[in-house]
Amino acid sequence: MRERPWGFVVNPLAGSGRGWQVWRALEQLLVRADVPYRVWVTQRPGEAVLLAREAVRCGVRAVVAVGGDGTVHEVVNGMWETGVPLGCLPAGSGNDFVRALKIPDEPRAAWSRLSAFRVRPLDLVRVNEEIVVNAAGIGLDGTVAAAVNRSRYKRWLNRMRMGKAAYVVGLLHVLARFEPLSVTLEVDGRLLRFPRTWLVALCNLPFYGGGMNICPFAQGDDGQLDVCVVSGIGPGRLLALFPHVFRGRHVRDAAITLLRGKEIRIAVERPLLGHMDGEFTVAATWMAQVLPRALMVL
Ligand SMILES: Nc1ncnc2c1ncn2[C@@H]1O[C@H](COP(=O)(O)OP(=O)(O)OP(=O)(O)O)[C@@H](O)[C@H]1O
Repeated sequence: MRERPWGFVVNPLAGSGRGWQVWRALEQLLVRADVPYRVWVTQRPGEAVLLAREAVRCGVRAVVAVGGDGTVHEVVNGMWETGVPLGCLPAGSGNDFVRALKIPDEPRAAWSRLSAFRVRPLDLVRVNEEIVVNAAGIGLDGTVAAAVNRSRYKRWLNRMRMGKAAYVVGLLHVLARFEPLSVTLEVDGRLLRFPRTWLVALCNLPFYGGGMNICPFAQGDDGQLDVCVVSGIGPGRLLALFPHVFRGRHVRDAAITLLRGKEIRIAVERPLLGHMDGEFTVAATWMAQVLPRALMVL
């Protein structure tokens, strides 16, 4: 009997067209190796949620997201409750999810890793009504995510294979306009107040924004959510601190508070831009709850 097919959900526009290139390269590999597969290609934003659901209905052995973190986010929201494993072939600008899982960037190497079919459990996080697989953030980082997603420079940088730099450009672009604000956090029932807060990052895995190691100690299977609050400094010190985030060295600074918990509630004084796996959204209250080992990943 022929084995169950692999299911691929492809965002052709991820990484400004890299999604399609990666898929074409992979498809040749699959055909040559006689690997059974089915493919669903997105035609609009948000569609990967439905296509992932459809793939599971068709009985695939795993759903592989071909795209960036936004595609992974949508695919997971479509299939996390089904018990079918998730795979990912990186083709986006940031690719922070695969960075944390140490999946190689090169499609052939990534496929060779996925096709070994070793699965491990990963925690997920419910943030308001959505499922987050990598990280969410509110404040400056949400505003940056929104600016980058709308920008032209993201496309240019992607074309030059410098997609990761888009978030750095985005930060410089947004910093001058962003007003820090008071934030109230409740971490497993413990109430904390932070004046003059730039951002609150909620991390299941350590990286976001194209390689920023914002919560270096986050582990995706520890049943806990790592939180990084940046507060109490001016824009100059924030800029000086920024280069250190790529190596996770920002955590030594007094402006950084690291917290950890299973249930986190954030209230802010005005509705604020935030992001969930790099896709932006607006809210004044954020409820985050860890769903321990809710997803199997390849
Ligand atoms: N066919 C499509 N046309 C337009 N937008 C799409 C289409 N398919 C998916 N999208 C949207 O593209 C957005 C970006 O996708 P994705 O995050 O995978 O790539 P990226 O932004 O290049 O990578 P990263 O998030 O890793 O920086 C998502 O918001 C998704 O909803």
